[in-house]
Amino acid sequence: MAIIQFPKDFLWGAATASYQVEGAANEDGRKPSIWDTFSRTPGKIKNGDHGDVACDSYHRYEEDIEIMADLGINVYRFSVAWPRVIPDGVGEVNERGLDFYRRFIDKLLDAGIEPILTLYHWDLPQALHDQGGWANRATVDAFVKYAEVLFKEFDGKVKYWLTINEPWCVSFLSNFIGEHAPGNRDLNLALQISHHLLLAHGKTVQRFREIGISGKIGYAPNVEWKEPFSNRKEDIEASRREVGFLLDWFFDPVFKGQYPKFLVDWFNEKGGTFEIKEGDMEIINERIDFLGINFYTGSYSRYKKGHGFFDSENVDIGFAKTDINWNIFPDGFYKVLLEIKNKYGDIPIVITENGACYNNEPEFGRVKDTGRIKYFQSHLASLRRAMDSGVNIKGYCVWSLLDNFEWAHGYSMRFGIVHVDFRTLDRTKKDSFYWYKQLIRNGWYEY
Ligand SMILES: N=NNCCOCCOc1ccc(-c2cn(C[C@@H]3NC[C@@H](O)[C@H]3O)nn2)cc1
Repeated sequence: MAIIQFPKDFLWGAATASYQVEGAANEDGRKPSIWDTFSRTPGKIKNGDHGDVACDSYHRYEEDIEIMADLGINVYRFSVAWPRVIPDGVGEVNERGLDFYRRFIDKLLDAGIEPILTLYHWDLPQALHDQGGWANRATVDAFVKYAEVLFKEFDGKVKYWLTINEPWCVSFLSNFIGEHAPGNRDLNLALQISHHLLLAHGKTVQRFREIGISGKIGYAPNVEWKEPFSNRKEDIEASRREVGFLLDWFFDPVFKGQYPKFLVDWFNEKGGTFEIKEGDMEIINERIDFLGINFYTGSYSRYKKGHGFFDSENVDIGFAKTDINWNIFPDGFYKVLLEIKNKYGDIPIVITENGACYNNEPEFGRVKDTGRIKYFQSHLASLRRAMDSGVNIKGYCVWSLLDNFEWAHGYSMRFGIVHVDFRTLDRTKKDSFYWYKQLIRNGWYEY
């Protein structure tokens, strides 16, 4: 057994997102988002689930913050619902919506917990989508104006800001693969949206600096690791394309001011094009203060001509899997973090999401989610290994504090360290909650 130890000033947190936990979908002036619409589209969400009630965190936030205080976290990552603050996407601010976040943030600070505020975690106001959504370049400026409302409201209270959560999911998963809202399957649309998201990110960071907001700002891309199945050139290149789809495409513009040529060429060969206006790349290349990283899984990958979008296929070498059927690949966590350091330098990193789906139910008031504890043990050991290899990791947020609405899976897939009974909304701290609480208190664990 080894002792895995973390620095005394390490940021220990948990994460959620507005549409996944808040509920109160039609209360206090909130208007529909694209996820309200998508959830109501037959066949899109498991069991026809939706976020009308979710975990009811809109009303139960004080109880949730008590749970956080008991856990002992020093940061809490959440997102603000744009359709609660500016219900039409542009124009009038909804004071009742803003007031919820005032109360919420003050309660967090009273509990000694620093907010990590995500400006966009997928709940685009439907009214903006009706005008073209992220495919419409005007949405970029609408986002900057929305962000400015929150910057000015919470300057001095919020120290950590994230612009866009998982731009790959917002662009390609939602508009090319089609699994998430709004469910399009159009390569050119997805490419243009990926560019507008990055532009919105860059413009928002510039505005943050122009108006002199205190604190630090970044974004939170999701990454996966794809290990080449062999050292054949074609397998290495196929794996690189798969990794680059999530990594290089969303990191090169921010850190290098250009899109990765090998992927631009690949998209072009498939007929994929999008418009970049003069000055866009300089805006996107605006320096960020820290980088959020969301990691869950990966696989081995090899070349297979004509297969999939990248002439590649995943090879199942027998990984253990979580209940959502994702590979458990802690070495992949280490490898992708080293790749980020080697390609993009010494940017301070906060793991803004890492966790596992296990659907254990309470038995006599206890949830024995041993699989989730093992997942945390293996992935935090990889994180420590990456830190020992020079990766500048400043903190870690588990996904998620609560079981919640897991998008296309609805409530059928549970990622929380706290169980939620979605009939009664009762919360039950799982064994993994107590394991994490002990880790935070000690700063180390045995593995
Ligand atoms: N990679 N290529 N895939 C090609 C085939 O795609 C099929 C489906 O793909 C994906 C990829 C990634 C995800 C995903 C989900 N979460 C969990 C949420 N993160 C933000 C927070 O809200 C959590 O709920 N993170 N990532 C889902 C589906």
